[in-house]
Amino acid sequence: MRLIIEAGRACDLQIKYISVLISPGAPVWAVQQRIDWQDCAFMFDRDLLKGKRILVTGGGTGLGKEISMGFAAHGAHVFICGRRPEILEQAVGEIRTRSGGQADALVANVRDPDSIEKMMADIWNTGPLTGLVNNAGANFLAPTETLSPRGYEAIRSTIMDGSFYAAQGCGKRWIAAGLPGVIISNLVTWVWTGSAYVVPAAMAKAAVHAMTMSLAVEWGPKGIRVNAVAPGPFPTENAWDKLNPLVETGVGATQADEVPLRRFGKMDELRNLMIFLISDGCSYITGDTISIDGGHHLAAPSTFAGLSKLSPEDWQRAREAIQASTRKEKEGRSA
Ligand SMILES: CCCCCCCCCCC/C=C/C(=O)SCCNC(=O)CCNC(=O)[C@H](O)C(C)(C)COP(=O)(O)OP(=O)(O)OC[C@H]1O[C@@H](n2cnc3c(N)ncnc32)[C@H](O)[C@@H]1OP(=O)(O)O
Ligand SMILES: NC(=O)C1=CN([C@@H]2O[C@H](COP(=O)(O)OP(=O)(O)OC[C@H]3O[C@@H](n4cnc5c(N)ncnc54)[C@H](OP(=O)(O)O)[C@@H]3O)[C@@H](O)[C@H]2O)C=CC1
Repeated sequence: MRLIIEAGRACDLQIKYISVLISPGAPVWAVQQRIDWQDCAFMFDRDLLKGKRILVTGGGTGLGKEISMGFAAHGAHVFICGRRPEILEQAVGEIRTRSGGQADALVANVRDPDSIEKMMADIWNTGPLTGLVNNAGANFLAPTETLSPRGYEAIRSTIMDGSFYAAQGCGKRWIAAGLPGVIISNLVTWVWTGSAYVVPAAMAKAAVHAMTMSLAVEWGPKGIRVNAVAPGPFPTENAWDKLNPLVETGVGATQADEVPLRRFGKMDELRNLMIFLISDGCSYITGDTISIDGGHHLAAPSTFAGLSKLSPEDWQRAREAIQASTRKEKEGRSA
């Protein structure tokens, strides 16, 4: 099957069409990925993050890799971590080549506080970080009543414990040295809506949302800003494998037509928000969680959001039906 997809250039609105040859049933994430980095629109000064040293947990794949790419392309030295050395090395090579910037990888398991502490010590041996992105995540669809304690623990510890220990590892070093710092956590809009069938992830992300507000206040006087982003659907291989494994699971959260802007998010759009939040120009924003979801979480099932699919003819029929009801109701009036 030959599928034509559209890749927008944010700055000059030039639209380019890219043909992608895929086999029937090819995953959506595969055709949604940015294909040509050289085409990327830069809305910030290319030196905006010069001198910054930023750790992106889970930066070897998916959104973490794309965010790291954006930081490196704007002058930052990025550090990425994960549990798979080969994946990390490949990612570092790709980031260096595509962005022309600096990148290094460290193997670390964010579920393990000792592993995080060792990673922080190794990085600080070469100089302090200026920023941290808590991006590492774990998730899978499952009815809550079927989850084992180990299944729950795998998700909770990656998201909640990992974000806490990484934030604490940076924060204590910045405070001891009297240095400023920036922390951004990559959450999800479920921090406001919750979500069925991914309860441990929704709970853990909500906990990091609480950490964001709490630490912003506690560490604000020390010059440390703490914010978060809450993306809607940005197709990645892992997220779609875990959250849309079957044709039958292709509902709601992973469907572009459920998004008011009628499409998934683009990596450039997430990168631009992250670059802004981590930059010095964003110095008065702290404690906030900013959604980047095309309005998705506002189109909740408890609203009439689904009606946006009605045609003008449907609306006309609806109007006639409502007016017929009103006429009937009026017949019984005596005043
Ligand atoms: C409606 C609102 C709209 C919102 C719109 C947003 C739409 C998109 C939102 C996306 C949000 C976030 C997405 C993500 O985070 S995607 C990230 C996906 N990536 C990953 O998960 C990477 C890391 N993954 C892992 O490490 C593993 O996948 C895992 C999480 C499973 C943990 O790995 P571990 O090595 O510890 O795993 P084990 O295999 O030993 O399993 C541990 C226990 O978990 C149980 N398990 C595993 N899979 C399942 C399953 N599918 N169902 C039930 N239980 C499962 C496994 O059996 C182990 O338990 P037991 O030993 O007791 O059997
Ligand atoms: N894709 C989407 O639509 C959305 C994603 N998000 C969030 O964005 C983040 C990235 O998701 P996405 O890119 O889609 O998925 P990925 O699975 O590609 O990214 C998860 C990354 O986290 C790393 N990771 C997982 N567990 C650990 C661990 N114990 N220690 C260190 N690193 C770990 C993984 O590497 P490894 O397994 O090698 O350790 C992987 O690189 C997640 O936090 C997710 O919740 C939020 C909203 C929407």
